[in-house]
Order: sequence, then C-alpha cells, then structure tokens
Amino acid sequence: MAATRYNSGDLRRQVGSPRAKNRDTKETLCRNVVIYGHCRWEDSGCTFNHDQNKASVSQTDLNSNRRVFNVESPSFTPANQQQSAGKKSTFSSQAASAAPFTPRGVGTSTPTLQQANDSTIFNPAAIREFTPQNYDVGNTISQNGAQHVTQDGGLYSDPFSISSLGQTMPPQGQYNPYANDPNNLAGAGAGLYQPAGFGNGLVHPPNYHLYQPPSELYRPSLQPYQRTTYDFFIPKDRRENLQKKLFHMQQLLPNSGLPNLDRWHSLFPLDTKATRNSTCFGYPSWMYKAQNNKNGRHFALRRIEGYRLTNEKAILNVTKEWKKIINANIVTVHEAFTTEFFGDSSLIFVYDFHPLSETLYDHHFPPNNSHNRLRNTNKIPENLLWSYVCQIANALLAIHNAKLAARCLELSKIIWENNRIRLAACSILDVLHHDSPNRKTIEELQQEDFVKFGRIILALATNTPTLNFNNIDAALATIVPRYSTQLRGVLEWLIKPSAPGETKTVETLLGGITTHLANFANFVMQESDEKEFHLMRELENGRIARLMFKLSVVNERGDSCGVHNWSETGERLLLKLFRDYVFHQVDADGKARLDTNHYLNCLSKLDASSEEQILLTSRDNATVFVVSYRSIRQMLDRAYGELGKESKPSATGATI
Ligand SMILES: Nc1ncnc2c1ncn2[C@@H]1O[C@H](COP(=O)(O)OP(=O)(O)OP(=O)(O)O)[C@@H](O)[C@H]1O
Repeated sequence: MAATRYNSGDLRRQVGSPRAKNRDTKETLCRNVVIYGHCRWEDSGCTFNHDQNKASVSQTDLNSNRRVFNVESPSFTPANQQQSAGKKSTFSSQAASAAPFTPRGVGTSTPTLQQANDSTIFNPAAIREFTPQNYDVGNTISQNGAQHVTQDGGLYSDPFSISSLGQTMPPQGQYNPYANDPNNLAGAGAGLYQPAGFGNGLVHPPNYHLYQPPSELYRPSLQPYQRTTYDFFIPKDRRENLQKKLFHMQQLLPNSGLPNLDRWHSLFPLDTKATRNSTCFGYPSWMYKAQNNKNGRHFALRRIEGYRLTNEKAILNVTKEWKKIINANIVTVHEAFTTEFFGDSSLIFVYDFHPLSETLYDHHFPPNNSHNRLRNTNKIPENLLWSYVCQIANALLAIHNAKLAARCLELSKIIWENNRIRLAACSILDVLHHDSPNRKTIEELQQEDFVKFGRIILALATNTPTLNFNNIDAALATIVPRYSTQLRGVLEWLIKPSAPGETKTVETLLGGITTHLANFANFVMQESDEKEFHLMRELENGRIARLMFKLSVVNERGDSCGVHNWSETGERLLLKLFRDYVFHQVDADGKARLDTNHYLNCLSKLDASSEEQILLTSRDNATVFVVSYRSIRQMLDRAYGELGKESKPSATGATI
C-alpha cells in the first residue's frame, strides 16, 4: 500500500511532496505549506506552488469555472426569487424579531404563488381575538378560507408543509391541541379555539412521520447481528409521544385575549368544551396552562370565576397542608391566589401541568361527532379497572393520612395520561367551603370519599356517566358476569354505608386487594425496566452528540487563536480528515456511502479513546495518515481547549 505510516508522535514529520499528477502542479498549493506553513523541499525540486496568495487566487479561478456545489458554496438562493423581490434574498437581523409565520386559509385549495410584498406580511389586526363563547365556526372559516399564504412564497412545494396539510383537514374542523390525531380536528373543544387554528397563532405540531421508519411491514429480514437505523434510537411511538408532550408544553396562542397575571404569562386555554358547568365547585371553572415569570416552568391554573374571597386565611391554611402532599396519583397543588385581571374577582389554584392529559370522563366517554356523549359500548378490561382502583387508593392513602379529604372525586376531575391517573382538583372545595356554617367533619368527608370512589369505578364498569345513576343496586347487579365477584364486592364495600360503629379506612381496602396491588406493582416495575433500557440507549446518543458538538466547533473554523485558517493547520487538519473519514466516505464509484452504523461506531470509538488505528486520507488522495482514535481524541480535546482559553464563558455557563 502506498500509505505513509507514522506513529502518532511523528505526525509533525514532513511528507515528501506527492508525485505530480496530470494537472499542472504549479497551480496546486503544496500540502506541506498547508499543514506546516512551509516546505523543506521548496528550493530542492518540489514542483508544487508555495505561494499561498497565488494558490487562493488560482483556486478561486478554478471554482468560478466549476459548476459543482460544495460545502463552501454560498447558500442556495433561487434565481426567480431574486428577480421578483428585486434585491438579495437574505435574512436581515430584523427577521429574528419578525412575527411568527401565520398561514391563513388552512383547509382550502392548493396554495398559490403570491407576491412577497403583500400577501405574506403578517397582519395582527386581521386576527380575531380569542372568543370562547358564541363562536360561529362556519362563518369565520369561510372568511379566512379564501386567503392563502405560503411559508416560502410558493417557491417550492413541500409535501409536509402546513398549507398542504390543510388540504387534508376537514373543512368544518377546528384545531384541538388535545386531539390525539391532529388530522381528526373536528373533535371536542371546537368552540374554544380559533377557526382553522394553525392559521391564527397556534404553532403547528412537528412532522412526527419524518422520524418514522418508512414501513414496519416491509422491514427487510435481517441477520440477528444486523440493525436498522431506527434500532439505535428510542421507539417511534415513545419519541412521538414525548415530542407531542414537549409541543403541548410550549404551545402558545398569541391572540387569545387572555390577560397576563402578576407572576404568570402566556396563558393557554386547556378546556375542551365551550360550555361551563358549575356542578363541581358551585362556580364556573376554567383551566389554563401558564408560564411562571420567575422560573419559566409551566403550570396548570384552575380559575374559579366570580368567587370573592372573604377570609385570606382560607387560602393560607388550606394550601399549606395540600402543598405537603407529593403523590404519584395526585396533581401537586402549589398555591392559590385571587386576581381581578380577568375582569371579575377570580380565585386561581396553581397545579403541576401534565401535558397531553385528558379527563377520565373524556377518555372513557368520548363525544361523538354531534357532540353528544354516547354510551361507551366497549367493555373496559378488568385489569385496567383494578389499576384505577389501586391508583385512587394510593392517592386516598396519602390524603387521608394527612388528615385531609379528597372531596372532589369525579370522572371529570381526574386526569388520565397513558393509563396513569391523577386527582386534579384537590384543595379547591376546602378553600371554597372554609367558612361554611354546615361544614362537615374531616371524618365524614373521608367516608364520603369512599362512596365517590366506588361510584367512579361503577360508572366505568357499567359504561354509565356517574350522574345517570338512579338505582345503584341495579347497577351493581349488572357487574357480574361482566366482571369478577371480587370487583363487585369491592364496589359494594365502597358505595354502601358501613355497618354501625365501623369506619372505612384505606388500609382495610388495600388489605382486600393485595393481589391486584402486587400485579400493578409488577406492571409498573416492568415498564420502568423498559424505560431504563431506552434511557441507556439515549445515554450513548447523548455522549455522541457532545462529541459532535466539539468536532463541529473545531472543524471549518477560520482564523482563530491568532492563527490564519486555524482549523486547516497543524493537527487540526487531521480532525478535518477524520470528519471526512466518518461522514464523507464514498464507494468504489465515488458515490456517497451512507451508513449510520459506521458513524456511530467511529464516534463511539473516539469517545472511548480506542487504540484502534485508522487510515485518514486527504481529499486528493495525495497524503495518508495512520492514526489511532486515542490520538484523534487528544487532538480534539487540545483543539477545543485552545478555543476555550480564548473565549469568554457563555451566558448560561453551559459547557460540553
Ligand atoms: N394539571 C393539569 N395538567 C394538564 N391538563 C390538565 C390539568 N388539569 C386539568 N387538565 C385538563 O384541562 C382540561 C379541562 O379540565 P376540567 O377539569 O375543566 O374538565 P372539564 O371536562 O372541562 O370539566 P367541567 O365540565 O367540569 O368543566 C381537561 O382536558 C383536562 O385534561
């Protein structure tokens, strides 16, 4: 092999100038000048060019004659765009503060090419304020439906673009951020959101399918040791679910008309129904997601509309006790305060925000298209009902042990997310009824919790929303044979009054359902094992991401640390050749070789500083180095450290 072999310590030894090839060597800059700044053989026969200035000029000439795009090519600017705009199409610094892209007319015909000057200008005035009540869906859609705005002025057709997605949307539908399927937009919550929601400030969800394997069905049959790209990352469903959660966490509705509160901003409505019912608290209530001014975290705010607080101690006493309860099946309460920012006197409760949650009621009694809730004809599996029993029992154990009562135990006040349920409205009734003359004792309220608990499970087991219960005995009679006698026994114990002198306790309940508790604990632990498995894989990917950051910081950097063309000189050139070795490999025909396994393999070895040696070749094949991963790793750390010495710490203080 023609390779020149060196120990890593010999790397600074100059290589003899490569043999002249077909082209005129006088035009080609000598590699020794590139690497070491000078060439020993300049005056003793080296035929290459030693004048850097001349080389760069001739290189430019060469490039101007070539019509090939390479990494140094200026960014692509479509010719017709320049013509129509009449000026260079680059982003100015003002673009950073430009209003977000707001497509109008989603759900209508194919987007048309528009003049950048008029139609693509963001016009906040054209956007209607957030008006939850009496909202006329049809009218507004037809008004906005006539307008078309394309993100790129129609210069290219992106099959995943918002405008093309709009064509697949039902014409009468509205964007419901809580719909699992964004294409099925005509679901609940229509009245609460802007028409054609994407177009009025709601940010469109990411294109999850871009991360999906092309097809699971036609997966090639692989040997046990072979992998597809997707085997290296977390499963697509999990990734999509996590991305949706992040998206919901960050979702904004700029023209919602909702106020900023003292310490809260970016309020986003969570309610999926326009109609308010006051049955639960005696006052209408609203749910919002909001961001805290101080720490930037997202919280769920429940607003009790039109409530005038008379005794401030009510809030202080109650929240002090509830804040202490941290439980996997209870939404943590943080604080409560009053406000007049909504134009009335409202009482606000602050809870943890759990993205993608829906109420247990909405989950098991979903509305049909005409917004009537049908009896759910599917039987809920018994093990799922037992899992609910275990989870609510767990929540009640924590609450009753703290000498409190859940009180607000209803299907619509329990949130559900992937079969995990949480009591979502704790502490509210304690504040509202704090000074009520007919206040019940805590023991009485705890006994009532058991009855409400039983009614929730009975409603689910009989597919009947709680309020429709006329005859509890008849409902209990239908449980068997659909479910086991043990489930019926537990429901009877919960709902029916206890024998005189006997008090129900959560401990008694737990003692009667130990098998189901063990099953549930087993299931939870298996799930946790699976999550840890995926986490370990992501840990590997995290290490590789950090290496990539470092490599990217060093590669292609121009003048730095007082050295002209820093990343091309000295040992940094080897880092560039390493980058080529990992990512720019070609096959025998000169075609790009794409192999994720190769990327991951090389980067993992680099991370582990493997002693394995690899062959790095310059792009013109004129020079070859044999070097170990360990040496490359040391060079990378040195180069990165060198940059670190001359740079100031970043504002966030984050380092790789
Ligand atoms: N802590 C929370 N985190 C995230 N979402 C929540 C939280 N609490 C409630 N939600 C969501 O807010 C929405 C509205 O909740 P709410 O309790 O008002 O239900 P509802 O069905 O509107 O009940 P009602 O008919 O009594 O008003 C529901 O989709 C629910 O899942």
